[in-house]
Amino acid sequence: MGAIDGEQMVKWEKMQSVSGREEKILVLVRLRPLSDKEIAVNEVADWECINDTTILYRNTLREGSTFPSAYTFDRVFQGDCSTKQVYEEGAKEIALSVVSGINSSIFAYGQTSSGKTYTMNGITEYSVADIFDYINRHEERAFVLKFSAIEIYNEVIRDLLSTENNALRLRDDPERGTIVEKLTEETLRDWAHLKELLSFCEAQRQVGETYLNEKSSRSHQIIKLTVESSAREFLGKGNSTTLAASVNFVDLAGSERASQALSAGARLKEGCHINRSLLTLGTVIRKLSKERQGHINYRDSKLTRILQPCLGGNARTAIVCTLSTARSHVEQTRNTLLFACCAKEVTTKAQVNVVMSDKALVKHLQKEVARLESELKTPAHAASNCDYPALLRKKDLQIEKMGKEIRELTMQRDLAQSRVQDLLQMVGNDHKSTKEVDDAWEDDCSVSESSSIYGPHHDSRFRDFNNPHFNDGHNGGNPDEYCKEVQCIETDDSNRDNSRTDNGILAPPLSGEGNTVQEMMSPRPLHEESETSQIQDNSADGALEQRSNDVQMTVGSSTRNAKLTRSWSCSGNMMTGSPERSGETEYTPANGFARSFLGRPEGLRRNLPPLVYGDATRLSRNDSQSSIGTPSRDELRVNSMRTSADEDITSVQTFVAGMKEMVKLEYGKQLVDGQVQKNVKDVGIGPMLESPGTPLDWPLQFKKQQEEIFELWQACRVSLIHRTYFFLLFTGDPTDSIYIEVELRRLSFLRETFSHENKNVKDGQIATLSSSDKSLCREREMLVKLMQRRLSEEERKSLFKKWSIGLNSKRRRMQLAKRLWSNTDMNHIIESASVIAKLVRFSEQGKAFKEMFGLSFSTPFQYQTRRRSYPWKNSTASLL
Ligand SMILES: Nc1ncnc2c1ncn2[C@@H]1O[C@H](COP(=O)(O)OP(=O)(O)OP(=O)(O)O)[C@@H](O)[C@H]1O
Repeated sequence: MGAIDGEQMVKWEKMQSVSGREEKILVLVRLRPLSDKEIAVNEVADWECINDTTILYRNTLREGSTFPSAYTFDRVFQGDCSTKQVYEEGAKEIALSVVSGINSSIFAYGQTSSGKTYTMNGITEYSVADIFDYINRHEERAFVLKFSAIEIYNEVIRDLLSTENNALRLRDDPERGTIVEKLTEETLRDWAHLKELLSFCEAQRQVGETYLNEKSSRSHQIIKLTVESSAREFLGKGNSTTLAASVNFVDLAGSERASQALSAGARLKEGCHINRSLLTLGTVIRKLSKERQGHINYRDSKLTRILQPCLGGNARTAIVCTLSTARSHVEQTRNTLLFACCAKEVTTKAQVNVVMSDKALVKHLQKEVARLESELKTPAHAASNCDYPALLRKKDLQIEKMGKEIRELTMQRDLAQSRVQDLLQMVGNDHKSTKEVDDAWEDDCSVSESSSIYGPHHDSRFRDFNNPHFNDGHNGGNPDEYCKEVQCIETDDSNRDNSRTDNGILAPPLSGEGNTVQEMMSPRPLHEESETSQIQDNSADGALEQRSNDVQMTVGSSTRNAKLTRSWSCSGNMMTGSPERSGETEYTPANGFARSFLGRPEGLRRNLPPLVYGDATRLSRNDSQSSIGTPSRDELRVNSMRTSADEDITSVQTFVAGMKEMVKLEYGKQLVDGQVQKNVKDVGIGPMLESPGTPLDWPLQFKKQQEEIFELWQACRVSLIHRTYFFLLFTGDPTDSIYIEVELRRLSFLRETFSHENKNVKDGQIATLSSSDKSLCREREMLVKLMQRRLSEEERKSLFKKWSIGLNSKRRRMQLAKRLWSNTDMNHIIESASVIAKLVRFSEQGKAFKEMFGLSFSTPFQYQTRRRSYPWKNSTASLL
């Protein structure tokens, strides 16, 4: 290369030391102080930096959280830090690598309105100012700066330096990688020119007003500055070398929850695209954080395709994660932190990029030939440099690993195929319904769009880890496997904690006062949605917010908000003796509200088999609680530790997988995979999921349908744990309608089947009424064991009292187990669900699952889809 002065030499050497070496992505976290709007509604800041590298969640009321309260990163910046400080102490070193021929990228990632644009605008300007400064101080080198800018808006790439609104295409260049075709590139003259270009881009960029941000960037923006430099001394002599590298300033659009951003129409569509590409980015980051081998789905979005080199390739990368400290954004903040935790495990391997002139290249090649020749002349030396046995061992290991993967995939494929065959057999000649499903598939334009983004390898039909009935003994019950395709971040936790606050993962406590549980279980009209979240935001003591987050999960915790608790006062005069036949008991919790089951039509009381999950029914727990420090990878997944008594417990994950599977089967093949389904639903692009829509009289309808479900559960001898999960998860949010409907159809189909004395066959076993009763008995026995194991003596005594079970009577635990879910009275159900939730640790597994993987079941309330009616047909077998 050309002449380099002393300072340049030092930098060059430093860069050489970085060059070609693996280096972790630098992760910076910046907190945004509460905005005036947030202060005006008495919002509380829950996060703070306790030192330069650690951020702490300080809402001490959140007891029982399985999440760490402290996270450590390369650098964290408190709300009052200036952007200059963030730049100087964080991003600068990475950004300025570009002058030494090393590609670099600075990203801003975070929820909408958390300060990404605010941060990136500053960092871009400070970086370019420093680059100019560097150029001025290095007159011996000739620099050329080229500026280009694109935005990715709704998956369309636009040139921000062009007034034409043309969509640009991506092309794969064998040498340069993915490039944007026909992109304008301006040679930067000076600072004024830069400012002019930046304002031009700003004016061109898609910005829109949302509830959370008056000027919300609705697109991902990538500003690219290419710096080329050559030593003047050698210029024009034919043997010069040029350093050429680019720095990308990436201002990502913010992840958002449709419910929080209150988006609709165009905003909603944008939100979907934003979340979808962020989802792919998250998946890429998560996979890279685990291992770099194997397929990384860069090509699933334009964003990741363009950014591929920055995410594990030839670039130094810094990510600034911006966070809102507001309590109402705690889940989004957590998602951002989880993304950040994954990102800090990702390594890149930047190299100095030298462009040689022909003459220099010839020289270089001659040297290389000479070196190789000398190596050949001294074979011993060459051999010692090349450890062939080690290489062979490595290759062997790789082959072995690949073989294992192929075997696993083959097994999964075979299982899936045999299952498809089973289902086809069940469907039989039902052409009509098949056609309806096909129609739905074809009608749904979003599906094809999504298919192009999420390629065929995402087809969950042949890789359905989620389906409990697909358990092949390898991945069943392992939440990490189970959540393989679920984000380590969730781009959109959707309506769950606002619109679904009431029905989120709620486990009513065992003691306390008040009847809020009932309130929480009742459906809310559509128009109350935003009001409710507003009220929560206003709750200075965080009580309601807690309800939507953690405390609602911490069943049995004495320190939780009193609003969550309800009275268990039982009169003690109802329970005498124990029922002989399961499913026929009429026990009502002793505080009354007894409503006889006898008034129901006879047909509803038929004895039908309970739902029995497959081998994958396992309880997963996350017992690990880190208080300080970043979560380890193990902590980032739901721990799959089990005890023997847990063996038969259906985990929330399995339950959710079952529900998803049912919805998938019921609503055809529109869903590309569970991951897409979840996120697309969350942000509100309905056509991907042909949901039945939400009727205007939803609250009433929900109540009615819920009652029907209660009856059918009873009649069909459905598993008590299934009932509990369903009851706690789907409590009347408008977005629950699809699940309610699917459950109803499934149960009606079951009842119908049994009323005609048909039998359901699963895995060669015939499910009959007595087999269902036996399953229910087994489930009760398991609950009895859990009562012994998971409840203290005091808790047990208190329960026996409340359920009017004599403290000296025999088999008290079994008596209690038999009373649970023994009638359809709402109060009885709430209390039964509370007990079972406590026993199966619903709160822990539900919360861990929900928060870690951003689980959301909801469809957007804003989106009213057409209602389709498909006869319930082929899902039944999977549930028996
Ligand atoms: N660190 C900060 N200090 C003070 N104000 C801030 C800070 N960060 C952001 N803001 C203000 O918060 C508002 C939202 O910031 P900004 O538009 O940068 O968010 P964003 O994350 O880019 O949002 P979106 O994803 O919706 O585009 C702006 O008014 C901005 O001035």
